[in-house]
Amino acid sequence: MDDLSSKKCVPCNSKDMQPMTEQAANELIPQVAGWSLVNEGGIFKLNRSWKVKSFTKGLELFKLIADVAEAEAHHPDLHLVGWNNVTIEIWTHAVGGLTENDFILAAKINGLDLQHLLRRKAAA
Ligand SMILES: C[C@H](O)[C@H](O)[C@H]1CNC2=NC(N)=NC(=O)C2=N1
Repeated sequence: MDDLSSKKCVPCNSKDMQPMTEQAANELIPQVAGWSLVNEGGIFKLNRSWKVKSFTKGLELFKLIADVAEAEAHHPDLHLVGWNNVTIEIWTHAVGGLTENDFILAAKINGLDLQHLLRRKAAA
């Protein structure tokens, strides 16, 4: 099985790009530990939440993720709510659903060392 985190995202502007099926997404999800598949109004997305130590640690987390996103030219939706709850959603806007790019980005985010930013309790 190819390691998703060693792959590169491809540009999302190709006319032939299609969202993957729910079944294909369910087959890939075990490769991105901690991420859930969610269906928001018919659009499948990857979703993961963390509790951070402080508001500014949340912004630091965003910056680490932003650096990965910029390197891949593939960008997540960032949420920081209730001062210490970070949720990241990943989907491919151009196709209105999931592509392998989303799983690659999630796998690369999973490769970041975030421990110093997270609350010790319920840091998952
Ligand atoms: C050409 C380039 O890949 C596109 O403009 C990218 C930029 N980042 C993106 N990120 C995400 N998540 N979805 C997109 O469709 C998208 N489009």
